Amino acid sequence: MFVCILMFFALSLIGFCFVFVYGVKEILTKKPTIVFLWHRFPRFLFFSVCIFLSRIRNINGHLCFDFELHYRIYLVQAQNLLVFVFSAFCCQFSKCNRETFSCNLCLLCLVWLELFIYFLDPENIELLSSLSISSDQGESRFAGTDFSMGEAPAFFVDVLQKGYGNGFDIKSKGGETAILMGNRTYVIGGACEESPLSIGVQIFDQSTGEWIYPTVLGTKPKTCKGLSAVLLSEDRILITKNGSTPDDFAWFLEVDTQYVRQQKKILGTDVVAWSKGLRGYAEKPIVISGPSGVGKGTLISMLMKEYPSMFGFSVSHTTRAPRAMEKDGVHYHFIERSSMEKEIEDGKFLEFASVHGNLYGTSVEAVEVVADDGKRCILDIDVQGARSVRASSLEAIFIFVCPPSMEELEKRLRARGTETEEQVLKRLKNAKAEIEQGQSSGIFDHMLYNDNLEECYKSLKKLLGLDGTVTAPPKSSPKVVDLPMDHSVAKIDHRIIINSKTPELGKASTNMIVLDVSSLKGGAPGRTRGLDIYTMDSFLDGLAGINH
Ligand SMILES: Nc1ncnc2c1ncn2[C@@H]1O[C@H](COP(=O)(O)OP(=O)(O)OP(=O)(O)O)[C@@H](O)[C@H]1O
Ligand SMILES: Nc1nc2c(ncn2[C@@H]2O[C@H](COP(=O)(O)O)[C@@H](O)[C@H]2O)c(=O)[nH]1
Repeated sequence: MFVCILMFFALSLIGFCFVFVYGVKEILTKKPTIVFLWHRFPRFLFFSVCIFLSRIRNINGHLCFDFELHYRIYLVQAQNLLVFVFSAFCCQFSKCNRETFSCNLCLLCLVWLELFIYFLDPENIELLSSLSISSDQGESRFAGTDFSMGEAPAFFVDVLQKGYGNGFDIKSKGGETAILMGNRTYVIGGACEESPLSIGVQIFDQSTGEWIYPTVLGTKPKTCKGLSAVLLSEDRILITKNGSTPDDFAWFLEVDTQYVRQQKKILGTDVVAWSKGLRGYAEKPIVISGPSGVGKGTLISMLMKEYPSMFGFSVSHTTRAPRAMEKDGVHYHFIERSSMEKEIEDGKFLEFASVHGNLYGTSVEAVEVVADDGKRCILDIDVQGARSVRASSLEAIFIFVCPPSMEELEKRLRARGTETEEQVLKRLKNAKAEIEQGQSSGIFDHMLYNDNLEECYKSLKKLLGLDGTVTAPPKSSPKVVDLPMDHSVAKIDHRIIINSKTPELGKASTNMIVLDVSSLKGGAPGRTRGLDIYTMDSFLDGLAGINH
């Protein structure tokens, strides 16, 4: 674009020099004629009327002429004004055919003037930078745009087809891909500014012509060989990473889910959230609440000891001091209040609360780490925290543990010997309110009475369905998903079919991968569970069972 402008300037300059020399020669050698003035004057008048009209606004307050025409009329009028003045000057002071000369000269002057005026307005510079982005009835084409204004990196996307919901959708040339949703184009790929090893996200708002750099929540996927994007629904985009293992292959970029909308309100910025797609039947996280000393930690330890590969503990952050046996990063992430407040502000927490005078919170990462390990996450949090999680989009099972009596609770708390007398009294006082809320708030799906520990543990296992049910073995899945640059991605019902060759019915095609998104659960904050990824031999196989 800028090379073109430079060439244009250079050619204009050469032309201008040529006409100037020619014109001077004309002035010196030819005779003047007054007819020229009468010939030009009506045109001048006509454009003056146009300018007047362009200032008139319609009922909605918009100019009657659109922006482009409005500008053009000014410029043409300026051209005519120049021609007029210059011709008058020539008539007065020289003896030549001024029309040819002044016309040419002024036309060139005008081109210069036009560009000058045009670039005086910074909006036009931006407009120019996005000239190669055009939008036509939902179709958008990005073609090697060089964002020389330092606003955004170059990116390449071949085809962003109409109605992303179906058909062969997106091709990504290497590191970046884009997807259009309403007025916004989500450009996904390239390196993220604050963490260069992760995939970045930017939004181009076509209505304002501006780039938006959203707050990106959740663990970001690492950069990869190439990626494709498919619009799954109104609120999330499926990103598939080429050259990665199936466990890291599918990611969801949430752009308008309940969680994203909540975070937008809290943070007051544009927000998107990453959620990794997890394969197979993954159970909902478990939230366990109850007053301090009731035995939550004891029950959780028993569960994790008996089923070490099934459950993982969400390690909370807290501003309280560590107890003698507590290890940082194992029991809690012990953190300064100011740092925790900063992290809360940055949107890193799924929930947080002030409990017994200290801050406690579950980071999004704490939940994701457990899910990444293929385990079911257990959260030990207070009632306020449980309420926040309930209001979030994290689907979980909520269990409240009640003590047999306040006396027994006090006995257990004192017997534990971890709190000062002042702390014990504070915790007991808070326990009353917590028990009331736990029993009446409607937050909890299940109540457990921890009188006899063994009995209570049995009840916990029962409600978690730990009765030996075995999940179905997975279908054959690729070890590493490696696709050529020009692979195609199609969405048919709830399946995404990724094919390395142009699909032709009846012809066998290789390296076809199917992502079944029919039973997705969860999402940001946390992982998106229930994804199925498997390989197929032919396109016909892919269609089998899809026709409903
Ligand atoms: N059913 C029970 N009968 C008797 N003692 C119990 C029972 N359950 C737990 N305890 C004991 O009560 C004490 C408090 O238990 P635990 O630390 O698990 O409570 P908690 O709910 O996790 O407390 P906090 O919320 O303060 O972390 C421990 O010493 C534990 O051994
Ligand atoms: N809202 C949250 N509450 C939490 C979290 N981690 C623990 N807790 C609750 O705090 C009290 C006190 O715990 P203690 O370890 O100091 O005895 C207890 O009721 C926990 O359930 C959290 O991340 N968020």
